[in-house]
Amino acid sequence: PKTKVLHIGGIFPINGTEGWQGGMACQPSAMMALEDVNSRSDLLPGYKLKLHWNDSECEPGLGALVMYDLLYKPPQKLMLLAGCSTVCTTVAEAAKMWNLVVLSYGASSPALSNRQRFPTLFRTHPSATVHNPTRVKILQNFGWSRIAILQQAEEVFISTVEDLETRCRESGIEIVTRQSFLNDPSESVRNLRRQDARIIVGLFYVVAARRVLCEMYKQGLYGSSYVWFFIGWYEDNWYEANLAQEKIECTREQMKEAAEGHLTTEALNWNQDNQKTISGMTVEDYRKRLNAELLKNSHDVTVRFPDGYQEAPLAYDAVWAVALALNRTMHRLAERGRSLDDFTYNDAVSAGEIYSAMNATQFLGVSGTVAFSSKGDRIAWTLIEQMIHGQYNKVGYYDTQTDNLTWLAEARWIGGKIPQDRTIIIDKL
Ligand SMILES: CC1(C)CO[C@@H](CC(=O)O)CN1
Repeated sequence: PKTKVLHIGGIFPINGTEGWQGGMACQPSAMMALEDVNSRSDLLPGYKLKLHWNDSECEPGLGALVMYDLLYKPPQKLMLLAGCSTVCTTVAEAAKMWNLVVLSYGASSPALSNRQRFPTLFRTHPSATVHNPTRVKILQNFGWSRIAILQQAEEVFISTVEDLETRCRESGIEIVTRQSFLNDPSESVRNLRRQDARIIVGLFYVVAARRVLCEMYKQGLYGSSYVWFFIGWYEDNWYEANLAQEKIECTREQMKEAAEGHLTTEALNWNQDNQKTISGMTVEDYRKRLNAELLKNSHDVTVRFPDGYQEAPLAYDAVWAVALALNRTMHRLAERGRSLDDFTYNDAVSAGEIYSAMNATQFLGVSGTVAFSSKGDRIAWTLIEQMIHGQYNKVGYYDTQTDNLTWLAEARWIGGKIPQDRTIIIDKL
């Protein structure tokens, strides 16, 4: 029987107004995983896993307070789960003082891929740079070697663009211009026109994306001669939502026309095939359970998804990663005549065992295969879609590890011709 308890801390963004309040779906998802691992007699024999958590509202200051509260109040915690990038940056930087592994289910910032600053951080949420090898692969596939970049001036996009520039340089792809805007993209879009940009990679949050789309329409930077890459994790009808509230001067039809044919890349957070995962559930079994769970918290997903719905599998799998790592550590420590019961915040030996157990993680979860790079980044597949008549069509999957691009459908181009990456000057014969 599981009479003893292992304690972990959890920080979830739930009731804030700024940023990603993904804890709304991720906290219930994590609790489901806790229930599942605690019902397994082959996992953590003799121990129950208990999660002590609180709300960070995606605010780093509040997140730090929650962390100190979790760490200074007994019982001793063995690990921390964290969400937003801003909170995770604070928590992961401090956690090393307590030899604590931090596992983030919701942080996408490329800046977190840094073992000097965050020596004990692992993420089941992929870094935003996971899109870049996919973008390069698509560019090479269509023979585009001259591109432009349009980005919002936000840290996550700045560091993602730096990674994209490096990969483009390595692949012989010229970046003819890189435009950055804070809120109003009109001047940047004008500069794209001046540089005759045709293949444009866009990096911005969804509200800025609507402003860009309307500006593209107004300045005619769309249609058969242009290809836009947008981020794929906006909600499906993002291009026609909130136009009045956000004072977008284009109609739904104009937005839809400007959006026609654009490509998107996104990390796959939900396992794609219907295999049984480590919990015994298929991803569809998991979706049904999650939806029922959220309904209890008065989130009716048939009306709208709560924040974090897309990332909920990442939180579920994060708890499994913790349980599997602690399970492996228990057996390793027993060989050394030690036990997790003796873990204290200055017990570097056990911390080292927990770290190496987490580093060796590899299992099929509801979010797909869970494994980490040497920097603790989630290794993930990406999905490529194309907007056709206002709907996203799945076009392909890309696996960076094997450099394997699987096409599901042909990309479709207005007029049936693949757009060129530059104006072709036909010399007079
Ligand atoms: C795909 C997205 C929305 C990117 O931001 C993450 C939140 C963060 O990085 O702070 C959550 N998932």
